[in-house]
Amino acid sequence: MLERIEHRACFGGWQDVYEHASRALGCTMRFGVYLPPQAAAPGARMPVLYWLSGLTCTEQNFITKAGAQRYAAEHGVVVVAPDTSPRGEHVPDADGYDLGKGAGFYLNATQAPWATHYRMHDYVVEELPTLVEAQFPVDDRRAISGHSMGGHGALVLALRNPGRYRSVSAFAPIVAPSQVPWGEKAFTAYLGEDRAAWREWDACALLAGASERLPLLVDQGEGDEFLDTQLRPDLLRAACAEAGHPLTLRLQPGYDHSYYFMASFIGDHLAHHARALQA
Ligand SMILES: N[C@@H](CCC(=O)N[C@@H](CSC=O)C(=O)NCC(=O)O)C(=O)O
Repeated sequence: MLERIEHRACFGGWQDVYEHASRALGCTMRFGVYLPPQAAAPGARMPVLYWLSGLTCTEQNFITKAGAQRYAAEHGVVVVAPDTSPRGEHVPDADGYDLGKGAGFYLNATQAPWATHYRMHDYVVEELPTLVEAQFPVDDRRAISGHSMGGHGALVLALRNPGRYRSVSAFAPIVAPSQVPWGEKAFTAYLGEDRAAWREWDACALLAGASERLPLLVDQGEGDEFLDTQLRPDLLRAACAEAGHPLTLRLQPGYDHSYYFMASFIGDHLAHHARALQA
């Protein structure tokens, strides 16, 4: 059962928010859907870009701050923006913004008390697309992108699911969560102490064995407050070089970690995905 809870005209199309009961997560979830003007044509079947937001975000941050709708309308791409974790009173949480609600890390947790609800990989890769493809005028052409924790999600979900996405990009992604404080804290809680299990959810670790070489587009602000501690694009550059994986890493002078940065380059990312989705 899908309930529309927001419906706003936007660049000739519609920015909507839906609520539904998620089986994968065992809770009620919300996601944003931008339907470009082309989606209203009889018989239309549009491609979809899945956007994964970062720590502390809900479905609202991207749809209200990134300005992506203008470019989605221009290129005829539907944009789906889910929440970043399971939600609800019955869902476990933790102190701090970087674990628990708002910090699902797009993985399937294996440890108590997280394992029951924290299954964002299965939600984003399977349950949500199945729902979207049944309920909206879209087909199975999919792309994925995200920011920070969501950039980690985009890279890992694309690497773990060859053939599922036609393109991938990221803004300021956490590229090696096994090696930085945000990731070490989350992976210890969600996956346990055995670091071997972490490799399955770490983009830099997955690159060596990837069976699909989908080119990566990554934008990173040089003025990002998390650049050297949490993000480490140098590790992504090295892992891609080692694996022979195509990478366009654009270091953007002066830009920080905020949505001002993403709004400045989101048009380039929509164009990148539109080329792959419409090829
Ligand atoms: N201490 C900050 C950290 C939260 C933060 O910066 N969140 C980013 C994503 S960081 C990596 O995933 C974000 O997107 N924030 C939302 C926004 O609209 O900017 C804090 O608690 O604010």
